[in-house]
Amino acid sequence: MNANPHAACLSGVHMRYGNTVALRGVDLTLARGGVTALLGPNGAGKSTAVGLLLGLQAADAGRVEVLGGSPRALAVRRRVGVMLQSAGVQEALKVRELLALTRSYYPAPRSVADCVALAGLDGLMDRRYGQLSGGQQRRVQFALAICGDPALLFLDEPTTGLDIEARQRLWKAVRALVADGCAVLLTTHYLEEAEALADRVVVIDRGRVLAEGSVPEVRARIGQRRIRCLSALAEGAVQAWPGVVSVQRDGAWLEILAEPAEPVVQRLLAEDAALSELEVQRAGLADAFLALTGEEARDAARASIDETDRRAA
Ligand SMILES: Nc1ncnc2c1ncn2[C@@H]1O[C@H](COP(=O)(O)OP(=O)(O)OP(=O)(O)O)[C@@H](O)[C@H]1O
Repeated sequence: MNANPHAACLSGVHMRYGNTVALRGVDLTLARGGVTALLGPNGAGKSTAVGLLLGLQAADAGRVEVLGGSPRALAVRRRVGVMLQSAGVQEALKVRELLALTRSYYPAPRSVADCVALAGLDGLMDRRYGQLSGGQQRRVQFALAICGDPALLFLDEPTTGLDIEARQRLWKAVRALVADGCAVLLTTHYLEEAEALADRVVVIDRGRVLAEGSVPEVRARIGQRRIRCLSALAEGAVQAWPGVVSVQRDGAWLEILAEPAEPVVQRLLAEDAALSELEVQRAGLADAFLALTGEEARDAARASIDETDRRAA
């Protein structure tokens, strides 16, 4: 067992494609036995960061270390599992054959029975991959990613196309792997998935880390609260109140995002005597993500990036 507490890290990594700067001094650490969710809008640099950790490309500057070595070393690659969006699986092969083939690449693969149980492949082993549904193919891809018993697992949007039961099952399997010491890097646009699985969340945008910490820590980065109540007040009127970030009507329900929440709650109660079922919650990870990567954060980041670029020129 490697004494290094980290499964992988990027330190001060810069990466550009021609004139496009994809990463601007990114630090990212993946802990053993933990799930790190890498979140960011389109073009933020997530795939680039994953590509560097997989050794698919080399950084222009900075350090990339995976399982104590280079991501390109064979001994390291044999301990890494990957489930990407574009799977490139041979469609004509049966699931049983795909699993046998992929297991053969690894020195100490997980047992077939464990792979079947963790990925939920019961009844699929003798089917050809190309004839499976999208959700079934996703489960096979998960099995292929974990069959080498990886110490580090990359999951890119793992539950896209899965029904609720299959999604819960995959989450349970990921938790079991993590409890066993596996490190997981999850990239997802489902904030609910990051909330359910991740110990740590790293939000990147325009090649920079904007926020990182546990899910509660990242949520706490914004003071917004979600207010929900049964009220007939007009959304347009509420939208104009100080502190109101957004208002949505869902039938008889009014849903308000506010910061600070207290004056908005007082005004709601003052203006609608019939108001009922009032709930106030801390904003979710999705709200925090939108606030962090929203226009204001974007403008601030852009200004600081322009300044850095000016100094570098
Ligand atoms: N091969 C490439 N050639 C040129 N530019 C690239 C290349 N790959 C990525 N980029 C650019 O680098 C930046 C970061 O892209 P990246 O694919 O890492 O983002 P991402 O966060 O994974 O986005 P998405 O959520 O859309 O997949 C973007 O501006 C993108 O256009």
